[in-house]
Amino acid sequence: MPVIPFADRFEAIADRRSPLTVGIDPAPEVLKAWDLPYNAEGVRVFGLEMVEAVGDLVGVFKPQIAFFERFGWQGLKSAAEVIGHARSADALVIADIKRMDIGHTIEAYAGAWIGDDAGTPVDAITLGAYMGSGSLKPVVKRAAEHGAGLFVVVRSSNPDGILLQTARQADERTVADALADDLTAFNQGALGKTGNGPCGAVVGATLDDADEVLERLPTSLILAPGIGAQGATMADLRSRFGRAAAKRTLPNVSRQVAAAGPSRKALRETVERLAEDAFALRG
Ligand SMILES: O=C(O)c1cc(=O)[nH]c(=O)n1[C@@H]1O[C@H](COP(=O)(O)O)[C@@H](O)[C@H]1O
Repeated sequence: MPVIPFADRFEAIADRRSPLTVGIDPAPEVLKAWDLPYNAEGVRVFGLEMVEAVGDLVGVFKPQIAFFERFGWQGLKSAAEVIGHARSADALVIADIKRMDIGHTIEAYAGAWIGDDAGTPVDAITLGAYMGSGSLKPVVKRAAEHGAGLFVVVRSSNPDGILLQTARQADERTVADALADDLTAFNQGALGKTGNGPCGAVVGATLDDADEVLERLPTSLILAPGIGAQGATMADLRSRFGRAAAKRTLPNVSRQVAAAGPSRKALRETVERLAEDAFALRG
């Protein structure tokens, strides 16, 4: 079977459904509100219910693996089941793992999630770059070979990230700008039909100075968390990111969606509304 790059698969599902990325974040307070136990079974039921309720409306799910890993191997087994269920609903899955490390170690992380022989195959993963963008090369290679997507944190949605990410290097570029340039260079050899490559970036929807870094990411999909619980709105994305970047953006909403549950009807209404707003970003 030919490998279809993540960016092309995203384009197709975003057109058919919406670019909205629904986070599956079974945090303790969320499970409590859903009257579910805070254990591996609770996170399993929460994830499966989310997919059952809105799986046909959503183009992308982003399970936050931390909330599953919290319960050891049983939690990870639950994550694998939820991921399988989401993929069988024809949605793409981004495993939010935010890993980073050197050569053969990051290669093992990549092997855990990317490719048909992966421990838990998904469509994309999130990464950190504090060990240098060069340390990500083995994952970039594996992602390109298997048509997977990568979302590297470039400008995070939390205020704590600003000092580090906007620090200036000796060449006057900010750390975030330099990382963005590297991701664009990594994408060069592997652009899909859409013109986008495997290296996407995380840029928070909460930022009002994101435009400069986005200009340096012309071939990247942008994962934008921060909508809802962190204060940003879908409309902010259009004004803050600009038209060109907004078209390539996956707006992520986690707690705001979960807060509508466990009623399937309320979940669907919330997701339908958000999906419509997210779809408008493509216009
Ligand atoms: O990589 C991420 O998804 C991420 C990056 C970032 O800068 N900020 C951020 O909030 N996230 C994740 O996005 C989700 C946001 O959740 P809500 O604030 O509930 O919508 C969580 O799973 C976070 O871990």
